[in-house]
Amino acid sequence: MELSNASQMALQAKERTIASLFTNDDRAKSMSIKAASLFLDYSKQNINDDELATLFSWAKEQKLTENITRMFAGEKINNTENRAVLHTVLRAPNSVKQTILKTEADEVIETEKRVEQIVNNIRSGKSVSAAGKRFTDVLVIGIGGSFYGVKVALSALNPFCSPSLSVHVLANIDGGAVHEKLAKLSVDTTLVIVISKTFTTQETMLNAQAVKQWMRSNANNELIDFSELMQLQWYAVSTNITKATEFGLSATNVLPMWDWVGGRFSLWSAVGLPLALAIGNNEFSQLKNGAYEMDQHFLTSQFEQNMPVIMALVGLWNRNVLGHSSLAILPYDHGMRALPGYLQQTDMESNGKSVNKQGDHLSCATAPIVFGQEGTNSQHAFMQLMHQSNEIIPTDFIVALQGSSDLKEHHKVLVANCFAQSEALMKGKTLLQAQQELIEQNFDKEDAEQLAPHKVMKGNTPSNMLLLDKVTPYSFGALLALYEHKIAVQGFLWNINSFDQWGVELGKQLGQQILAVIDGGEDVSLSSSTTALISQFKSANFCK
Ligand SMILES: O=P(O)(O)OC[C@H]1O[C@H](O)[C@H](O)[C@@H](O)[C@@H]1O
Repeated sequence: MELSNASQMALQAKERTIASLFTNDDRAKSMSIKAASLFLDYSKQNINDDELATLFSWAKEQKLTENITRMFAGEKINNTENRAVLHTVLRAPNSVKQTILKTEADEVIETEKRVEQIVNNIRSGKSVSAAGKRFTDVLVIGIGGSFYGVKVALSALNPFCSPSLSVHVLANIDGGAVHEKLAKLSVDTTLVIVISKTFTTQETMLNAQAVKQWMRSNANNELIDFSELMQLQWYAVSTNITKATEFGLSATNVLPMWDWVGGRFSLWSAVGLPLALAIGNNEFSQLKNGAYEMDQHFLTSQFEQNMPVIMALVGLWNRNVLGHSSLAILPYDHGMRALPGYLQQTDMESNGKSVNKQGDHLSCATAPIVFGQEGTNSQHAFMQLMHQSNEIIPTDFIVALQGSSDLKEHHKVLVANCFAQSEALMKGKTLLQAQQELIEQNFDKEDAEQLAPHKVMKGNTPSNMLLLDKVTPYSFGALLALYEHKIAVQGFLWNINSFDQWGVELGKQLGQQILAVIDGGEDVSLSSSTTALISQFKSANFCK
């Protein structure tokens, strides 16, 4: 990021307090914005109007509008994989699909209809298992982008999920996870959906094999033909029909994916099938409608009134001008507890890069370290560091005005805590205030002076406050699209490719190499540390 006067602006910003920027009541009003049922207050950021204006004009100079337009139009902006980035088209009306995708639109529309039909058939009991029973459970197998979207939406939209069809997600390659899931399930009432764009991902394939084996061993083999069971009880979402059919899936049960939909942006495709099964077709459409409205807001609004652009620029300001390396995501919402994990992938896998699109080394920092947890749990854990360490950690607070349960008192306390934390992070507590407080609590002057430094809170921590009226499929769809676009804008401005993820490859490759050594091979290229660890593992497992 090359802002000509960045260091001077940083100096100025670091010398002031955020609270001092509130010179009149207008700040909260002018630094807040509504879009697609969401409300963003960014007035507690350490930025003033002039600095924001500088960022807006800088973004214009960097051809941000052109980049956004190119993405929506389907240009191959993922240059290292020569792919378009068109998850937005999946939530657009059919006429837009036809304009952008041309002949491919037919397959996309047809797939949407297939999803709806499967959802209707399963939820109505028209489609039953090989044992003739109604499905009570869906087991989803997938990882990374083929997991986080489904997981976060299932949890956030839990009040909308059918009580008679439970959806479970299996991602990690850990026998413990497999046993934990399968212990709750019965072969006769479980539908399986394997989600894997490539259908080669090691974790997903091994988990799918284990589940298939479990079904084979536990089905009533005298009465049930296993290939019929696969036909009735297994679906997949993948670009790789060949691999899926080799695995044993019927080709008609493999719903397509397209190379122009990145895994971490794929919830809007047939990858959303498990979610649609849980919440129903109408609610799944609402999720897409909310995202579409955010897309339209993003595409058509001036930068000064554009929620994703504002969030992106404020994020760049924090990261590159003020030098803050992290971003805390704090949803004050039990349903949204999976959001920090989801955004870790969306943000860090997209923008965790250090070369630009041309392959030249970048001199500036890119994606922040994203972490978080649901409030108020985070207040009783890492927020101590946010209040009193030397680290300044910009924060996104997310909360719904109306709670999803009937426990109104709980919601009042939850919201009060959320607002209180944003205020406390901004204002902090000075030494003088701490001393004063202690004296008011009847400490004598000397004790008050000794204790006071321990009670100082640095304050000046910038935060966004994102409000949803209520967590609904519509507002949650808008929220996910908001973050998708914020991250894309940051990638455009850093001139990086946010849509590839080569960084995961080396670990996968070495994983295969190490597996070969565990299985008896030799590899002199491994470090002595790793070689010794492998020996330890082998003696614990194979030398008893
Ligand atoms: O959908 P799959 O092909 O199984 O890939 C699953 C995941 O694999 C890797 O971890 C990639 O980094 C992710 O972006 C991808 O979503």
